[in-house]
Amino acid sequence: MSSAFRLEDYDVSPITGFLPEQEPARRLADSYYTPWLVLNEDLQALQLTGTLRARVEEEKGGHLPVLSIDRLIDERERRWAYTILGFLAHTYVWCDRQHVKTSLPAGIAVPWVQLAHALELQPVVSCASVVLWNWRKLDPQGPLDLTNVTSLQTFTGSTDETWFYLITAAVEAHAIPILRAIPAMLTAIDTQDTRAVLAFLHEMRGVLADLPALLNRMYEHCDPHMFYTKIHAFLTGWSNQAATGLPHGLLYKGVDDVGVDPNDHATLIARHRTHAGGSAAQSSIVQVLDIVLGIQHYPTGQPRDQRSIASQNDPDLRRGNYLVAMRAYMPGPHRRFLEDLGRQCHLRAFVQDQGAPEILATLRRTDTDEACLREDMLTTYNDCVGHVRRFRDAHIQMVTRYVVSPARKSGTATVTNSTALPTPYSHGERPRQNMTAAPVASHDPAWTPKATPPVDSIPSTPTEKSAQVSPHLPPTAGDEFFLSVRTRTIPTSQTSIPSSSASTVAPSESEDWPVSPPLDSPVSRFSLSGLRRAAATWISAKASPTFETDSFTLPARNASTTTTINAIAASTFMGAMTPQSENRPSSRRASEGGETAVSDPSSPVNSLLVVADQPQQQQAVKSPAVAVMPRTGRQELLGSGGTSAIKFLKQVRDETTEGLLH
Ligand code: HEM
Repeated sequence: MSSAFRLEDYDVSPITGFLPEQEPARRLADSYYTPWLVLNEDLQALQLTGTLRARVEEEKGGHLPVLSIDRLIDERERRWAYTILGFLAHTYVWCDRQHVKTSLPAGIAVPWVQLAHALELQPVVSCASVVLWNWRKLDPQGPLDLTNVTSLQTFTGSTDETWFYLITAAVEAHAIPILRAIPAMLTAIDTQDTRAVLAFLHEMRGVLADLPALLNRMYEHCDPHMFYTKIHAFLTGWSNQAATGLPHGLLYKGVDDVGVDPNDHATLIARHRTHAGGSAAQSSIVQVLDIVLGIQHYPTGQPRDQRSIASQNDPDLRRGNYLVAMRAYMPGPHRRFLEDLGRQCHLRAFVQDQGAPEILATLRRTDTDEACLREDMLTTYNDCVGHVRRFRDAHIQMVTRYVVSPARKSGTATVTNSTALPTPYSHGERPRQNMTAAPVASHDPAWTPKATPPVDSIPSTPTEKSAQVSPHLPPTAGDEFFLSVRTRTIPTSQTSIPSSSASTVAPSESEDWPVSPPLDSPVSRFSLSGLRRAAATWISAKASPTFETDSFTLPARNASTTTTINAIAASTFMGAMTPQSENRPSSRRASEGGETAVSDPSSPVNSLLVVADQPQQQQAVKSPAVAVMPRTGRQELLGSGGTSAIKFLKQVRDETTEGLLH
């Protein structure tokens, strides 16, 4: 029986849903925590003055002590501490994009990891920290809606960022009547109470009908340019961030380096964490809608037949579901809510059974009222699915406007859907989603959307089509490339050496490219040296690349630059990886700048992924596996100028449409 399903068991309130019933804490009672609060208070000022890092880094004369979390008095305080440490951490890492920090000081890392553990979250900024636990009412006696709330903290201090968080919170809050009605709906299904299920669906339809308009209120106060250039940069996590300077992720000092010899780079690199950053994809409510309606989502980027096979049989094929992966970034109780609801909710099956054509045909002859009721249930169910689809359509348009279009304007859009970059939308396990319905409480007027202009009438919204950029624009002088190298092992049978130095085969999106092995391992050092040496030769004497640990920038010089780089990567790769080839000795020595490295034929690493920043062009090259990729601001969000996000979102939208019952 599902009747035992209780919202309060999952820290879900019938009044405020996934938002806490009590306003989030704004201070921490014990003055012991003053060092955190002071930094939090001055977060934007410290950014502007460029002094934030100096304030927390001992080596720069600052000091942020490692504080114990034991003096936080309750869950509210723990949440607030987690939130402000998140703002502090992401500001610390990203405030200077030219010199991104690759590790977090212990004063931030240690308590943040402990708090994340206690709250069953990841130590990274999440929707919970910036939305659920980051608001206050302006008038304490007033309503909890967009007329009376603001955010407690932002990275930028802008109204745009506040609005971004508040609209996300408003979407959460708007669907509270659905949450409230779920337990009774589950009971109604158990007891085969068709009328109660229908009442639930009517209520749900009423709520969902307003959702796209509410989402579109984003346009009122959140400027796309501001979002693209400033806000998302801080929300970025450390997964898939080779191009932004974190090829291995982030090292949490005082946590992950404890007991490791500081010179043991291999171990230290292996200890780096890779967490996705904050995204409204971590909002639980939209997943609730999918679960309630029984909308199935599949691993991203696989052919349709593969995906449906994946849904039934092979657990390995089920990997790659980004939406499920995002649950790890939701508070533990909310995650469990989704999981348990997925197990207990059979709404779709109920509607389907009750509305089966043969049953309806019989009922139309024997019991017209019952037939009408069931037809109404079927129609209302489909209306609900249709509204979720409309919400996703509006959201895709929004992502086009806030990500794809600014990326294109700023010249960072690179295109083709055949991106070789493994998208972030390919993690985790596919959820088991079934369904269920119920008597419904009256619709909460709080958070109700105001009338907004239709999104089509908003000027300068690009169509998705127009946002596509030609994949073959030549680079121009002054373009910069940023290369980083990742390696992996692929079966020897697939590593045919190309005859030309630059073939163009995109590795499939689902391919997994783990972070590089340590830079001081023979193969990668050889490869990097080879890249450097070859770059100097190939790009000509005028180029003066500046080399960093595992990346370097090259001024683009002519239209063949990308091909040249592919060739460099390919030849270096071949030089390093094919010691048996006819021109090469079995163990090849390369010398550069006094440094000698030896390729290791026994190394399991046999492939390179080269990530390149190049504004207008993306090419993927396998040689056997060398890919030239674009650099973007935020890989999770902006992979290929947002086009991989759009591709993912369209798949999710189309899967929603597949939920319609016929
Ligand atoms: C400026 C506004 C927004 C932008 C640019 C944006 C961007 C994105 C992007 C790029 C993704 C792909 C996944 C990822 O990168 O994490 C995504 C997913 C998602 N976003 Fe947004 N988003 C915006 C507003 C919102 C709002 C207000 C909500 C409301 C809850 C929302 C809910 C979702 C959901 C649920 C997903 C997962 C995909 C799905 O279920 O359809 N987004 N968003």
